[in-house]
Amino acid sequence: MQKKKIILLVAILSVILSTILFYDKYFSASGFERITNGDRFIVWTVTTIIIIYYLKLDSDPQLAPLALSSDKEGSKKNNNKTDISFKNVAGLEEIKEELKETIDFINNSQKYTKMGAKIPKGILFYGPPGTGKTLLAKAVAGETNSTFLYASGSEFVEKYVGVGAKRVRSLFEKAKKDSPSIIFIDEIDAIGARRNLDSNNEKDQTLNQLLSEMDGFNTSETVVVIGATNRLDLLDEALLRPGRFDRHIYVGNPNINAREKILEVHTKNKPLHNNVSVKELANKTHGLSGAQLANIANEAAIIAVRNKKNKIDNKDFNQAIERVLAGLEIKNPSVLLKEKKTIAIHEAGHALVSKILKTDMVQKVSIVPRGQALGYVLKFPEEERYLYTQKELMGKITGLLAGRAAEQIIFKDITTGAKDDLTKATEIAQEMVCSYGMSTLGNISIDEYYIKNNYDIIRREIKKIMDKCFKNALKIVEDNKIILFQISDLLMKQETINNKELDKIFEEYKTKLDYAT
Ligand SMILES: Nc1ncnc2c1ncn2[C@@H]1O[C@H](COP(=O)(O)OP(=O)(O)OP(=O)(O)O)[C@@H](O)[C@H]1O
Ligand SMILES: [Zn+2]
Repeated sequence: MQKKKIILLVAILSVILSTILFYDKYFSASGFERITNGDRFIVWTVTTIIIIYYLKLDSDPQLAPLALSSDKEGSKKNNNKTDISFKNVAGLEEIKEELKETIDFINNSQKYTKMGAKIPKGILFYGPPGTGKTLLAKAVAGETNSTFLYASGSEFVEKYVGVGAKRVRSLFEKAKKDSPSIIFIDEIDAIGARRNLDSNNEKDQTLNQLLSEMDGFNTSETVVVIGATNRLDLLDEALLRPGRFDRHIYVGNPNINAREKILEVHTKNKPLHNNVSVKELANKTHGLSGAQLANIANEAAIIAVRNKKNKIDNKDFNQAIERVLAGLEIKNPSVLLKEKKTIAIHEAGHALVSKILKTDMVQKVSIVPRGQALGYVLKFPEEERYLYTQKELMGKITGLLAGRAAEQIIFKDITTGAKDDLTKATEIAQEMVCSYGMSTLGNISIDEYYIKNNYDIIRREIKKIMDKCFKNALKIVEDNKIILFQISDLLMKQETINNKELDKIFEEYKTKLDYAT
């Protein structure tokens, strides 16, 4: 940066100097007789060369200052510092909470190194596009006043063929020099995909360089690498190992409260008509990402300008939402709303039964789409278990079938939403029959060959288990409809429910929770 400024200054001075000389020749009475055409020619030539060099410096990716080229948000101050903080990140409270520790590590690294603790080196954000992964990484840099270095995985392999590894090296050199630093590698799957998937020498070298850099730096330099990907499943195991990207944080689409906050952030500096309700807008934008919400706020402003209004009103927002939804080929919002209700009942069914049977510790229930799933019940990671009782396995299957059971009872119809549940439940039931000797076939283990040739017998056993569990799920849902509705109503309102809120619902309706499986 500094070098560029000096060159620019010299070029400007040269231009001024040659202009003065030009005027002197013609207008000065005494005249600078010694100044000839030759002198002027030299000054002009030098100026031109300097300007060309300066322009080249700016456009040549290898010479351009590292990590500045593709910075999305133009709000860095100087020297790769960013003024984005957690204030700019709306919603995502749990993630911010989780990142506080890392921030403390960076801000008070001595406290940790004194104790012999190593600062975590790598954090991986994964999740759908536009959910604020880049924004979060910048905010971590802003909160710690760290240098923020942006790199994108795809640019290592596309734009810089032959220099990927070299660029990784210089990226880390710069990070160490300007420590504390955050290196943000967007689309890390472009270099970090499993190595046997598609062998590409350039990519492998870049990845190897990244791995050895991450292993290399010691405790005196505070460098944290944050990677982002939409596809965690594609990444090479080596990248995820302890000491590398060992912290994985899911950044999903926002729920209704988060959407409201994001919309607030993006309409803060816009003149809104008083018929605009941000809460209402959040309600209409189920399933959209933060980036799409930001886009809606911007579109609405553009539409208002086009219609020569001096405030953005509700109509402008509705048009903007329609435009963004149409662009995404999402069905119209009223269909979305009907599906939302079905999904809420389905997920409430899972949560209700899992909790009553105490099969899994429910951490969170959500109807915000995640990957292929339209909703999900998140369970606390179980401590490592080697033994399951028959009753527990039956309970797991019952919990899996409870989504469908709830649909059946409330809507008297079933949907395709249970596809994954059925697959998982059937898998467990088959294991019970064939591996664990937990069916009427008795205490035997059945091999693949037998299964293939006698699948009818096996299927009958699987069906017996599934039917028994489904019947039980139906009964539990039927008996506890009030709680089911409590859960689904809260899901419709908040889109996500945590375990505390779930406990509260159960406590209010202290029912006898004793069912035989
Ligand atoms: N939680 C949020 N709060 C405020 N703005 C947000 C939030 N999430 C997304 N945005 C807006 O969306 C834009 C894009 O987000 P960002 O680039 O961080 O997404 P990303 O997850 O990195 O996406 P990608 O996977 O496509 O790189 C941000 O610059 C911001 O304007
Ligand atoms: Zn389900």
